[in-house]
Amino acid sequence: MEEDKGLKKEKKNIPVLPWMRNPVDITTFDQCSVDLLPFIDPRLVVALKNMSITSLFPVQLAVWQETIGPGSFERDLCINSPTGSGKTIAYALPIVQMLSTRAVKCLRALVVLPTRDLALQVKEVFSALAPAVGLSVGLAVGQSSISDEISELIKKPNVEYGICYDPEEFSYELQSAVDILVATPGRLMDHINNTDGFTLEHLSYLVVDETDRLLREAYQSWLPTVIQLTSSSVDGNFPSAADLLPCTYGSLKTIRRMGTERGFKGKAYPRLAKMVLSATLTQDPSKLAQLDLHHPLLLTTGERRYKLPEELKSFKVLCQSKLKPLYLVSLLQSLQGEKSIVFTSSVESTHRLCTLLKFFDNLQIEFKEYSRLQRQSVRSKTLRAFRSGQVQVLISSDAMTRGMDVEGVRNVINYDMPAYIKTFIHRAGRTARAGLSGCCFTLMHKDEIKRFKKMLQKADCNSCPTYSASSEVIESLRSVYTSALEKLRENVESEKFKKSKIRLKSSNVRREK
Ligand SMILES: Nc1ncnc2c1ncn2[C@@H]1O[C@H](COP(=O)(O)OP(=O)(O)OP(=O)(O)O)[C@@H](O)[C@H]1O
Repeated sequence: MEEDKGLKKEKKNIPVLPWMRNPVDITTFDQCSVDLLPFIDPRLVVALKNMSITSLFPVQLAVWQETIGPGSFERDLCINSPTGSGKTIAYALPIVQMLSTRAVKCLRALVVLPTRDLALQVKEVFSALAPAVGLSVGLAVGQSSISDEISELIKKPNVEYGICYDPEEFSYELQSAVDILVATPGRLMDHINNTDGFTLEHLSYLVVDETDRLLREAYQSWLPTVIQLTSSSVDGNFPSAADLLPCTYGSLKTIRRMGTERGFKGKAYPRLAKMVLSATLTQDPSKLAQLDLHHPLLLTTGERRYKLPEELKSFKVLCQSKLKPLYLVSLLQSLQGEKSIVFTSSVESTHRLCTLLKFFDNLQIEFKEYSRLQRQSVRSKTLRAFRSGQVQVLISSDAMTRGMDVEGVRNVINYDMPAYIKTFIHRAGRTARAGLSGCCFTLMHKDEIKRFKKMLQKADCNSCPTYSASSEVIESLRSVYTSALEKLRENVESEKFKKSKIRLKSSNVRREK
C-alpha cells in the first residue's frame, strides 16, 4: 500500500512532455574558472573579473556548454534553476559572446521580463558585459518618455553638410542603435506597433526570463507577435524575385526561409534561438507550446522540480493572527537591523502594516513600503535606498517576489503565509543568493502548520524548526501595540475621508464638464 502511494507520487512528478523527462542535470557541473572557459573572448574575461566574477556557477557552465560549447545553440533551452543561482549571466554571457563578432549593428537579441525593475536589473548585467566587445544595450520599459526611448533605440540618419532631406521625398534607412534590447512586454509592443525603424527582422536570440510569470498573462499578445515576426517569410529554399531586388544602400536584409529538411520542416531559417528560464519553470504543455520551441532541451537542478537554495534556513514563527504585528516587531528587533524583506499578501495589507509600524514608537528600524500601489519613481527611490543600506527593511507585496537581486539581504519574512510553493520559492529566494546563507521566517497560526509542511515538502524541504520569540519582549511591546492599533484606526478613517473627498471633487468636475 505504502509502495503504491510512493509510486503514485513519483508518477505525479513525471512531466507530460517527453523531452522534459531526460534533462541535463545542472548539479553534475562544477564551478569553472573564467580563465579556463573554452572559447571565451578574453575581453569578456576581463569584464567578468571587473564584476568580481572569477568562476562560473554550474548553471552558467551548463548553458555555456549548450550554446558556445558542443551544443552550439542547436536546441532551444529551458532552464529551471533555483533562485540566486546566476541565471542572468547564464544567458547574457553566451549571447554577448556570440554577437561579439557581428559586423553590422542591428537588433539581434531580445530579453523580455515581466516588470520594469527586473528589466533594469538585467540591463545592468548586459551593460557590464556587452560594451567590452563593442555591443550596445537598450532598454524598453517605459521609464522615460517614448520619444526619449526611441532616440536611444533608433539611430537618426546622417544629415550631410547640413542638408535636411524631406522624409516624404527620400526614404532614408533608419537603423537600430542597439544590438541587445531588454524590454517589458507592453513597451516592446509599443515599439513594434509604432516606432519607425524598429524591427525584429534580424533577431537571432530571444530570452524569456521568469517564463511562467510571463506566460500567465497575454500582455497584449507580445509572444505570438514576436514569433510571427521572426517566422519564415519565404517558402522553400528559393528566394522570390522581390527578395533578389537590390536593397537600399547600406541596409541589411534577413530572409527567413521555411525549412524543408527533416527536423526543420516548417521552421524558419535562420532560426530564432530561444532560452526560457525560471526557478519554477512550468511543465504545462499548452503554456510551453506558445513558445514554439525548437527541439527543446531542459536543464534542471537534480530530480526535484522545485528546489530551495542550498544555504537557506527556514523557520516557522507560531503566533495568534491578531498578534502578528507584535511578533513581527519582536523578530525584526532580534535581527538587529539586518537587511530584510517582509512579504504580505496584498498591496493593501502592505500599506496597512507599514502604517501600523510607523506608530510603534522607538522602533529604531529604517523601513519602507514597496508595492505596486506606489508610483514607479517612488518605488525606484525606495529600492535605491534599500540597496545602499539606508533602508534596512522593506515591507512589500509580491512586487518584490520575483527575480529582484539586492545584495546583502539576510532575511525574508513571510508575514502572510504564501498560498503556493512557487510563491514561497520566489519570496524566500530574495535571500541566500549566489551561494550565501540566509533565513526565511514564516509567521503562522498553529492551524496552518500542516498546510505549510505539505507545501514545503514539494520543494524537498522537510526541516523547518520553530523560531521562538521571547515572551518577555512580546509582553513589553503590548502597550505600544495597543496604542499603535488605535492610531492606525484613526489613520484609516482619515485616509477614507480624504479619498471620498477626492472622489466627490472629481465627479463634480466631470459633471460640470
Ligand atoms: N559566477 C558568479 N560568481 C559570483 N557571483 C555571481 C556569479 N553569477 C551570478 N552571481 C551573482 O549572483 C546573484 C544572483 O544572480 P541572478 O540574479 O542571475 O540569479 P537568478 O538565478 O536569476 O535568480 P532569480 O531566480 O531569483 O531571478 C547576483 O548578485 C549575481 O551578481
